[in-house]
Amino acid sequence: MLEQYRKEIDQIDEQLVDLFEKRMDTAKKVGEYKKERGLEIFCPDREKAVIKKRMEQTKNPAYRQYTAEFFEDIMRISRSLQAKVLNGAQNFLYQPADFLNADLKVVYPGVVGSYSGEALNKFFPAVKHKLNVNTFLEAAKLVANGEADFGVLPFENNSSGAIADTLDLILSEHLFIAGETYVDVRHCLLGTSDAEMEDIKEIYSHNQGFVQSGLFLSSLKADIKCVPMENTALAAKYVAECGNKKKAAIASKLAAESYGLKILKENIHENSGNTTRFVVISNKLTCDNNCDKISAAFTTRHKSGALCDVLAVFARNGVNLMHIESRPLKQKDFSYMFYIDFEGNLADSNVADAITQIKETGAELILLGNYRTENVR
Ligand SMILES: O=C(O)C(=O)C[C@]1(C(=O)O)C=C[C@@H](O)C=C1
Repeated sequence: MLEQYRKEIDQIDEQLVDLFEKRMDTAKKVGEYKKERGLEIFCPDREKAVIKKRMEQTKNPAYRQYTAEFFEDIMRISRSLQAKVLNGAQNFLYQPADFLNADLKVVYPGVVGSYSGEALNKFFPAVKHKLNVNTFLEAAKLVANGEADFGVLPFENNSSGAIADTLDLILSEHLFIAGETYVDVRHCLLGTSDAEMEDIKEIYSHNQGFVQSGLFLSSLKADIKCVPMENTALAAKYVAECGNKKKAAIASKLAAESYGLKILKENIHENSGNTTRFVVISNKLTCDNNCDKISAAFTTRHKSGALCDVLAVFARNGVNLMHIESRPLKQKDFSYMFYIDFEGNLADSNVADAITQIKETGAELILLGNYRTENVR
């Protein structure tokens, strides 16, 4: 009996494929027509009308919803073919990033001994012009207005997660990610040369230093005050300048050496492999053949399944999604945008298709960069 049913299904499928091919040929022609006239591929009103008509045609009411799903899928496939037609003419002519030029000006937040400074030295070992500023915002502004060619900012940490300020600045200053590098973050408690652990009443650091050293801090006496500063090395510098043995900083060994501070306790971070990913920011979208990681941000339409539609595009096109993060949209209460990292190069056809198809779902996508992955370890 099963054999018989399968024979029947095979015969129906044979007819379906003939009709499917015919439909695809026509959809391709529509794609060419739209390309010539610069028309949008996605036509939601037409799709709604197609689905409505075909649901009405469906005799068995129990199948109507399936008819709708069937045509949703068919038209998604049809849009994908049309996107290929369009992308054939599209050239991703991004400039390669020039990291080797010794005359580059690169900015980092903090002072000598900051982890951002370490990241800069790792990514740009030969660069002569290093600018340092107090805040992430100042660094981002210098890159945005072209006074610095690149900037180096912390982006995420493997214990405390995303460093939201950097992502928000990349978006608000219309910057791009041109590279990444990872730095081992080994926090120490630093005091003046005459200080002992029991003298400490105030600890200065960047908020990340406190978060990443949470267990150590909770083991200390309750009356110790934690004072956030713009940067860990700035905190070390401040403690050295005050010369007060009651004050300590959470910062690196390099900061201790740079400001003549004593290491009161080494390795106070919770995660023994504490690592921060830094991004190299630029005011241009750059790309070359070696770039294999893409960062982007998107917002979806407010309807059920909208996020799922975007994520399905990655699966359908065989694009590996490596990271997703949501951030509140400042201009709209309790609305979110999603930050993503995925594998690929902007010149890859599956990546180009995925980008087009994401836009077709109604999502707004901003490309934030295509760069070379650095292996963490
Ligand atoms: O009618 C169109 O404009 C088409 O491009 C064809 C088609 C379809 O496959 O039926 C594909 C994409 C559009 O979103 C709507 C319909």
